[in-house]
Amino acid sequence: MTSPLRILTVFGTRPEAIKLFPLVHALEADPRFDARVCVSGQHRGMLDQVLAISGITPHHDLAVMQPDQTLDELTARLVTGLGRVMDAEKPDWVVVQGDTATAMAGALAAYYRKIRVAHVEAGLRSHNIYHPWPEEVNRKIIGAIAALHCAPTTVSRDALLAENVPPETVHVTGNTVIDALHWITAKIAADPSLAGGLAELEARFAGKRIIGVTTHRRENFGGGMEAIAEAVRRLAARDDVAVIFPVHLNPNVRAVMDGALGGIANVAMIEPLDYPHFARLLSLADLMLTDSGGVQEEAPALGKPVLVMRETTERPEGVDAGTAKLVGTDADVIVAEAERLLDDRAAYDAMARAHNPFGDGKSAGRICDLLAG
Ligand SMILES: CC(=O)N[C@@H]1[C@@H](OP(=O)(O)OP(=O)(O)OC[C@H]2O[C@@H](n3ccc(=O)[nH]c3=O)[C@H](O)[C@@H]2O)O[C@H](CO)[C@@H](O)[C@@H]1O
Repeated sequence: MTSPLRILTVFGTRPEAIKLFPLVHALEADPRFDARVCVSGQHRGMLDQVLAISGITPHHDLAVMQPDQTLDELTARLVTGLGRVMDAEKPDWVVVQGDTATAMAGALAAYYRKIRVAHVEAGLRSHNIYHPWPEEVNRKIIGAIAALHCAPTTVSRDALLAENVPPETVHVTGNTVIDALHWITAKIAADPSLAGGLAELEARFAGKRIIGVTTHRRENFGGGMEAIAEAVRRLAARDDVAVIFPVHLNPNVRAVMDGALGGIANVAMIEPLDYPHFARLLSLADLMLTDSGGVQEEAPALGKPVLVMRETTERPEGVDAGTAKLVGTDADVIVAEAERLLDDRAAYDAMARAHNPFGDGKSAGRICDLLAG
């Protein structure tokens, strides 16, 4: 028997951890592989929560974050740290996800050692290198290096083919975020206490239409955040509406929201939720207002309309399928679009019923087969 392929999965932030734990589970369960995991610790607390719930104990933890470190320092620390891990592990493949500094540095360190790179969630493009910055260039660098591109949809596959990526290396696998959502939903069904922390809010807001809000994107800092706060304040003035808003830890988000929304009875500003509680919020919400990438993919899988508070999205599939709508960061537009969904049943049903283009929950298995060749 040939020895199992050694796969080193590298990640460092909450979104990467959510989107990679289903693949790590699948690799661990598959005798074709020897699954190894390295985390960079780019998002410390939020990363560790996902590791705990998904039962993953990394073999390596670089703890790269330092106070006030520049992007240069972070990148240098990541490339050297991840390179050292690769020298020790000697993997057959390095797996990275998405577009973070960790993913880009992991791909680069692997390339320097001529180790094959598999890119999960490949081919997302906004076609603007400063929106989102620096993620758009991170993904392009990874795209130039990877030997296997796992594109979530045909749109992302086509973006890679348009960049002359060799077609035989590009495969449509679906997005592993749907695998993750199915897994956590089943886990909560087996043990509801995992997501029991919202019970008090559920009771307080019984009978109201719940709007879930998240916002954290850098390009919305400043005026965008103020407009989002204003829109939430106006929507919450309705008697039939309650807002549940896990507020990102970034002070650019927190200071604005505390000032504008503090003390409003039907706005619950709460701490960031762990993943089971966030899945619970998605299932409670009538609609989501967000600038998050992952939420644009998850909410449609549960039939929840999403209003995307950004000017552009690298996930046009949801907009094309009718499950998401780009509303930008103009308070009048956000309020008008949210009220249309609240007041026009047909408009709501059209978005809530739309088909979810991001996957069927079986992406991790497909990626394992591709890695095994
Ligand atoms: C440009 C762009 O689109 N970049 C994306 C962005 O990722 P994102 O926008 O998806 O990140 P978040 O909004 O943090 O959501 C992540 C998941 O976290 C869960 N969640 C959320 C709130 C909460 O209170 N508790 C939770 O558990 C929820 O399931 C959600 O899907 O940045 C990443 C690099 O940081 C990129 O790699 C990624 O491409």
